[in-house]
Amino acid sequence: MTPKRDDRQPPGPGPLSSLRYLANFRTGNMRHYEDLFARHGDVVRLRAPGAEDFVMAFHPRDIGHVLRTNSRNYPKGARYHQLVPVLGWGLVNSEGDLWRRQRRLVQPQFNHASTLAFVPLIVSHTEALLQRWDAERGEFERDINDDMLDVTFAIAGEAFFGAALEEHTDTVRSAFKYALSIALKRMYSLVNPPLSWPLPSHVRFRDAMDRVHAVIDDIIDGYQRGEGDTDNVLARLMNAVDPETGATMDRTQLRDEIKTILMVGHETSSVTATWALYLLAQHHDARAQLVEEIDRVLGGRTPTPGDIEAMPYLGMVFNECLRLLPSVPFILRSPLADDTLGGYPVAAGSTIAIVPWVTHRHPEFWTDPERFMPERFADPPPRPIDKLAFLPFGAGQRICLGEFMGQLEGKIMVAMILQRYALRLVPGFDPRCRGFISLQPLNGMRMLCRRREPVRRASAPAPVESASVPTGSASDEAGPTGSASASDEAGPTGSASASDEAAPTPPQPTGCPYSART
Ligand code: HEM
Repeated sequence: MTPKRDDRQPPGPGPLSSLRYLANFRTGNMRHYEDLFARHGDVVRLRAPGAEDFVMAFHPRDIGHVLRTNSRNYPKGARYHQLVPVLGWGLVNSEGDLWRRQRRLVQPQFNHASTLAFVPLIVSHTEALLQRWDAERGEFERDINDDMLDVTFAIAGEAFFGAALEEHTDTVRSAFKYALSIALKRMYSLVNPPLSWPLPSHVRFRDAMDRVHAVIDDIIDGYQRGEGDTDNVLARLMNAVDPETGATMDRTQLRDEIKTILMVGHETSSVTATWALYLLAQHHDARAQLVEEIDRVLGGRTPTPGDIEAMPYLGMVFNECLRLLPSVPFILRSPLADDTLGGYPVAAGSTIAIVPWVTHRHPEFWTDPERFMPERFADPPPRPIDKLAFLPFGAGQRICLGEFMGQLEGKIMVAMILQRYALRLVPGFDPRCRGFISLQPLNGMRMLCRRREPVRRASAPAPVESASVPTGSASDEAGPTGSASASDEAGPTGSASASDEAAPTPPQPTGCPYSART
């Protein structure tokens, strides 16, 4: 007798092959996930002896079940808990009542109005980078990934701590980098020795976190003594009162939240801008169209909040970059109780992996999915976009808190860079795109930069009142306050054909070079 579908386990490779896949995941090569989808379909199970089931859900229907309709059954689970020794029980790791209370307290700092107040900061730190570039001569090489990380860390540092973090930037960045590298290894390992064991790497890990905590505690102590400029997120969080309970945050919680937003906030925005510049360096028509829009809207001046909405093609390009190279390539959950996904049983305690990289290429939802085609996100789109087929910021209650900030930062950085510079990849350079917590260019992003002719035409800033940066992603909901960000990208692509390209133009690739190469 043919078994009913829900009597069967989800399809997937046998135990030995599963082990091989699980081991390969540690390399971050996204090709393995594409391969599993191609071989086994929308729900795939890896079962390795001694490990919990690892089930991948690629179809928007099942993603909606996990992140929205049955989200109470799907907390983040043990793999994310490897991040707790670094980030503590901040928003990324907390669950239940603690998460709800914290989201209520932190979310107002990142609503549209609060985020728009960061625009001058974003502009001034990007300008500082460009002035460093301006000191170079002719065409010069940069690691754009390093540059973007510098800028987004400086923005986050100043937005969240005011001037207080500046002198500790190197200490905090290097300590965080080391601690996260250890947490990441543990996240992908099948067996982990307790961090309390005195292994050399564990001792270094604890030293690193002690250094981060000492800096944050010092800054908080200073604020409590009434010292320093308090027009920043940390100072506001110190005084934030939960409207439902009247509670404020204790020191540990405050430290955990600020570590969390500092860490996730700067890294994701930075890789988003890096990959956008990478894709634009290879898709010359799109870049020319974007440069034309930037020159037309900004002329030679720096962007204001209203300008971002006045550049619809920039929004479309960003969405297409996030579709092909999603900065957060995985979303993990773990069911509390047995459930079914796509008609197959999934066991309590398994790991469920949502993989935007694969869903963003699902042929049922995307035409010619490997092609870089910003026009997919035109308004109206040539083909309706299923909200959960595009989820660079997640979906459901745990949707990204900083979606608007990440978009705004990335768009302003990219617009200011392209306004002044033409970029191309160092010939033959392969950044090695790898997916861990974020999508990393493992070799950095070596690019050649050349100053463009300045655009002299002045243009009036677009009105601030109209500013919003809708994304067109699954972001039609947010946290417990219900203050969701907006939904759809706007505007026609405009007719454009800009001129001023750098260096000789190689033929335009027809698709994302990544799935072919990883
Ligand atoms: C383009 C940049 C960004 C991308 C692509 C991105 C992506 C994401 C994704 C996919 C999630 C959901 C993870 C999950 O459900 O497990 C998330 C959560 C989160 N993001 Fe972002 N993010 C970006 C920028 C930012 C920024 C700038 C901040 C902070 C200012 C931020 C703070 C957070 C926080 C706190 C969470 C956890 C929310 C919760 O669980 O309540 N993100 N982000």
